[in-house]
Amino acid sequence: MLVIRVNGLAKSFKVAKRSSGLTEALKALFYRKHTIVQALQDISFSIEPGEIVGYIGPNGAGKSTTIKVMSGILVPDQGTCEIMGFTPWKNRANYVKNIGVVFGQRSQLWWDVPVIDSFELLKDIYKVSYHDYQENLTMLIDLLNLKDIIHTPVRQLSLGQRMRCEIAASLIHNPKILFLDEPTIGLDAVSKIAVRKFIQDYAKEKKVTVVLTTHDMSDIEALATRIILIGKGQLFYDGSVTTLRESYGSQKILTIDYQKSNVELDTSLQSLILSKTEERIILRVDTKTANVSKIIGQLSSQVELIDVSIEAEPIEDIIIKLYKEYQI
Ligand SMILES: Nc1ncnc2c1ncn2[C@@H]1O[C@H](COP(=O)(O)OP(=O)(O)OP(=O)(O)O)[C@@H](O)[C@H]1O
Repeated sequence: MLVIRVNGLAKSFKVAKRSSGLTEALKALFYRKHTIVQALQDISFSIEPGEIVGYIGPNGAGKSTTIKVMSGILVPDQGTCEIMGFTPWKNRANYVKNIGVVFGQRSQLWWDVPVIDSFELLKDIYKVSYHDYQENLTMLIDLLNLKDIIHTPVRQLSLGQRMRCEIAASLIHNPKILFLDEPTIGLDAVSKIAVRKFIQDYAKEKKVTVVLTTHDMSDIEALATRIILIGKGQLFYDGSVTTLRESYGSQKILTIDYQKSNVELDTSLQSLILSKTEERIILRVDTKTANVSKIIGQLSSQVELIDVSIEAEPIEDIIIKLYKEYQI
């Protein structure tokens, strides 16, 4: 069963072209030139219930435009989009009861009123029963640690506090699908981890389907099981994180601690070195061309090993490879 089916989606924007200088500005009063920006061209994918999909791509790739189409805010020029049996931009009032949306760059809360008032308004807008609202609110306050801030006006909150409230607001009506557009943008490390943990636990507990756009690959690493990569409005990669790692992540980061030594490493290892001190060496090893255990053996014959750790290649590096491969 599929909850989201997107097929052949295309969306362009007409943008007024403005040249600099007074004469050009005067001319523009009578004759305005336009250019067409093709934000999406022929995007297709489908998503199963409970999946957490990282929808990624460089700046201007078309991620937010896709989320806006899927939320029913934008109408595409071409293509179809079916989400839980709805076409998002038709019958919007009924459709939005099924989705929660967070735009990290924009607030959906009323700026001058205490957070709890915004929650109550959303409860009325989505026609949530008093009982369901109370139950859900208690859980969200607890999980997102909102107790001390819900009576504060939104404009007085820090970005991290506001983001936790934004996420709670998007879930007041218990939606089955959650669209998160850069939910951790601008947050400090501790807040990012708190937000990620919440999303992970909540999605699992409530079996919510999540589409997440982010430039922070740690978000992807922590949350996504599948990646859809777009660039210049086109889809380039769609697959599980495991498959992506198997296909592109052959490199391992090998960290070796040893008794203080000024040893010169074999020349065969020199090119693998990322950093080296008298007590630690970090190597990047491509498992397609080199053997990790052989390297450890080689080193152990030269120095006295204390500790060895092998880490998978960071997802960020794999994504950079994809960006390069597809030239996006
Ligand atoms: N309302 C709009 N009017 C004109 N052009 C737009 C509009 N919205 C988006 N675009 C253009 O469409 C393209 C895709 O934009 P979009 O915001 O979807 O990208 P994105 O992948 O979310 O980028 P970012 O990572 O920078 O947020 C860009 O070239 C952008 O300038």
